[in-house]
Amino acid sequence: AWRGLIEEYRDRLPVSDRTPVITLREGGTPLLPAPRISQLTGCEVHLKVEGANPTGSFKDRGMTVAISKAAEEGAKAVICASTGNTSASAAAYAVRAGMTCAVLVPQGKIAMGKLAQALVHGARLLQVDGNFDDCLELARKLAVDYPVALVNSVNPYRLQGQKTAAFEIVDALGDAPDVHCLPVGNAGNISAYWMGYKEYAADGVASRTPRMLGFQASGAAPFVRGEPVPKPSTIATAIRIGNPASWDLAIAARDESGGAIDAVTDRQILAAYRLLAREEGVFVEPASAASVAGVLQAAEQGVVPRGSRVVCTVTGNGLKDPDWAISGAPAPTTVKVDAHAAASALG
Ligand SMILES: Cc1ncc(COP(=O)(O)O)c(/C=C/C(=O)C(=O)O)c1O
Repeated sequence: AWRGLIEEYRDRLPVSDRTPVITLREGGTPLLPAPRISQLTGCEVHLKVEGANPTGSFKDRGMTVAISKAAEEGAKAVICASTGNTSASAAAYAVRAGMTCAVLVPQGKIAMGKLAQALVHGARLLQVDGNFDDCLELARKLAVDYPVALVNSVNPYRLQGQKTAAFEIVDALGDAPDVHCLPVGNAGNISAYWMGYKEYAADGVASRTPRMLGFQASGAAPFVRGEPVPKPSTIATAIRIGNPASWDLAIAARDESGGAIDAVTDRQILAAYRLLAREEGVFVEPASAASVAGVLQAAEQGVVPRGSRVVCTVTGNGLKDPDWAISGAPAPTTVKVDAHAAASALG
């Protein structure tokens, strides 16, 4: 049975037998063929479905390592800034470790499902009157002045955990894909995937590394602009980030891999969001759909040649932010408890 990432990839993680293993059996997520997106792009597309992780996003990969290492170092409390998924994950793993957890989230810009998770796990929640970048600045200051471990992706243990997704993909496909597409916000994930693909190629487990194609929301695209965006804006609140913490690592991943970081509009994101749900049966949160909006755009532009092997990471579960599914859906039909009426209403 799947034992969680620290046990599954122990010899590739910065842990020893002195490291307590704080796990919710994260990882081992589906690598799902995407026949409809393959048809639309003329490529062989798989989805890495990270919404299947215990708290519903890829953040659990980094959190199992960061919280286990914090426990090893005797931390009694952890802190993080978050657009929602990092705080949801930190709150759950802190419970497993018997630690208190403080989270800083941008007031009014966090999806309800994520807020619910932080609250239900008993995290101390501070809604900051500012955006994510303000939250991260505050979290970094508090971690200096107080005895709390900072578990944002500036914490290298987070990226170490997140690189395991690349291992799982190579282990499942038998080699690295030609292209890997994923959403980019704080840019920890693109940096972590590149680390993992490079490590497997260096050890000869993979014969190649993929081109990394990151996608930002056009209203929150500092890498596309080439500078921080002071007022990021997008409906994809998870990637509503203007000053990415992993700037240099993400630029290295982009350039070393021969990839790119490009923008997709909110309209493209919502179209990909609906396509995933209506044609692939996969419910993701809006930010996650940026990777599929991106591959559709890149195939259209010829950036991804026909016949390429492509993996798109869809980073978070759609249940985190259900409003977008409801707003566009037809109104439900109310029927009496009458099979004939119900059948005719379905007709
Ligand atoms: C669903 C989802 N998709 C993509 C991203 C972008 O990953 P990074 O480029 O590594 O930041 C996030 C990031 C969320 C946070 O940064 C946070 O939770 O504070 C996310 O939740």
